[in-house]
Amino acid sequence: MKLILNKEELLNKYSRRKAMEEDFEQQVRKILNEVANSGDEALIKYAQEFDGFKGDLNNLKVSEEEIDKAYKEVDDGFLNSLRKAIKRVTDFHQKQLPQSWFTTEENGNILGQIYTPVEVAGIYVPGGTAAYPSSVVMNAVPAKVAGVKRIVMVSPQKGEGMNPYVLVAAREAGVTEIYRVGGAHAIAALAFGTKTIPRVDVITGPGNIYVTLAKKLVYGMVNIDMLAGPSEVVIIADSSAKPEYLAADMLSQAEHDTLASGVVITWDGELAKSVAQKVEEYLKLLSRREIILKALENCGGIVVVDDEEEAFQLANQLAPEHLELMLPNPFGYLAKIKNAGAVFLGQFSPEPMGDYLAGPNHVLPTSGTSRFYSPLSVDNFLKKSSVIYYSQEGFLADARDVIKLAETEGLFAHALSVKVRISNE
Ligand SMILES: NC(=O)c1ccc[n+]([C@@H]2O[C@H](COP(=O)([O-])OP(=O)(O)OC[C@H]3O[C@@H](n4cnc5c(N)ncnc54)[C@H](O)[C@@H]3O)[C@@H](O)[C@H]2O)c1
Ligand SMILES: N[C@H](CO)Cc1c[nH]c[nH+]1
Ligand SMILES: [Zn+2]
Repeated sequence: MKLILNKEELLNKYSRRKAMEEDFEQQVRKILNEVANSGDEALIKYAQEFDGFKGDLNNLKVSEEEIDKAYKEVDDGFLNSLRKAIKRVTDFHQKQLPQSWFTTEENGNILGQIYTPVEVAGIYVPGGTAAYPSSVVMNAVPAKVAGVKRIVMVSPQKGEGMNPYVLVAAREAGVTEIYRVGGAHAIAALAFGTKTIPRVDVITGPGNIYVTLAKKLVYGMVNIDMLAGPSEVVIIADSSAKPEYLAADMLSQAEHDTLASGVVITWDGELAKSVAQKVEEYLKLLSRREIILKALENCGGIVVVDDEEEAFQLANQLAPEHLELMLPNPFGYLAKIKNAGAVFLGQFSPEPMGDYLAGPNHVLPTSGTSRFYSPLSVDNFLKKSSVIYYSQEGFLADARDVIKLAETEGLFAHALSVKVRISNE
C-alpha cells in the first residue's frame, strides 16, 4: 500500500469516502421506514439479519440477573480501571454544569434562564466489531450529571449474551435500562418508540456509518448530540517527533473501522519515510490488521507538505475528530487550530489517553463536522427555558411599545392582550 501521499491524494480519499455515504443513506432510510411502520417486528428482523440475534421480544431488555451475572465474569483489574475512569469523567463533566440565573430590575421585573434535564435519554453504545464499555461511561456520565432520570441504552448483542464488560459499565455509570439491539434499527426504535423500546428525547453516542446516518435522518423527531461516526486522527509532527509514536497513534484510530482514518502531516520527508516503515512493522503485530489496512486505504496516509503553515491549513480543512500536535511547545500552536473535536498536546498525550481516562468526552464529531459540532457534554442532556416576570410598574412602562410593535405586525389580538391590562388599571 502507498502510505506516503501528497495533499491532493489525501483530499481525494476524503472525497471518495464522503461520496460513499450516499449509498449507505439509501439503505438506512429503508431500515428507518420499516421500523417506523412495523415497530418491534422490524427491529427483531434486523437484529436477526445483521447481528444473528436468536431471542425474541420478551428478552430484548437485559434483566437485572444478567447484569449480576456479568459482575462474576469481569476481572477486578477491569472494575478498578472502570471506576477510576467514571470518577475522572464525572469530575470533568461536573465542571460543565451550567447555572440557572435570574436578574431583578429596579421596577421589579425578573428575567432569567433555567435548565431542565430531558426526561428520557437514549444512548447508543457501539458493539459491531468491538465492545465499548468506555463509550457506556462517556454517554451515561454526562446524562447522569445533567440529572436525567431515565437513561435508556441500546447496544447490539453479538453471539449468545451481551458483553459482560458493557453490562457492568452500564450499571456502574448509572444506565437505567438496556436493550440488546444496535445499528440503524435501534436508532429508529429510540426515535419513534416501539411497544418494547421507549421513545426518547435525545439520542447520543458514537457508531458506524449506519448508526451515524440513522441519527442524522431522525434528527428533528428527536434531538441528537452530533454525527459521531468512524474515528479519525490527524497528527501534525515535525522532526522532533518519534516515528514509532506517530505510527502507533495513526494505527490506533485506523483500527476502529474500515471507514476510520489515521493521518500524519509533516514537512519532514525523512520523518515520513520512518513513520511508513514503522507502520509496516506494527501492522504485522496487530490483530485487527485487515480493518486497519482497509481504513488506511480508504482514508489514511502520511502527507508531506511544504511547511508548518500548510500543515495547519490542511488539518483545519479536514476538521478532524482528534488532532495531535507532536511539536515542541505545543501550547504555542493552539491559536492556529480552527476545527478539531479534541486536541492532544505533546508526545505524552496520545489519543487513547482521551479515549479512556483523561476525563473529557471521547464522543466527538467526525467527517468534517468539528467545523460546527462540539464534544458530547452535559449540555446535550439539558434544555433551557426563559423566565419572564413583569411587575405592574414594569408592565406599564413597556405596554405602549408592545402595542405599537404588535399593531405594526397587524396582530391586533396581541395588542389587545396588553390593552385590556392597561384599561383595567
Ligand atoms: N466518533 C466517536 O466519538 C466514536 C467513538 C467510539 C467509536 N466510534 C466509532 O463507532 C463505530 C463502531 O462501529 P461498529 O461497527 O463496531 O459498531 P456499531 O454498533 O456502531 O455498528 C454495528 C451495527 O451496525 C449494523 N450493521 C452492520 N452491517 C450492516 C449493514 N450492512 N446494513 C445495516 N446495518 C448494519 C449492525 O446492526 C451492527 O450491530 C466505529 O466506526 C468507531 O470508529 C466513534
Ligand atoms: N477513539 C474512539 C473515538 O473516536 C473512542 C474509543 C473507545 N474505545 C477506544 N476508542
Ligand atoms: Zn479509539
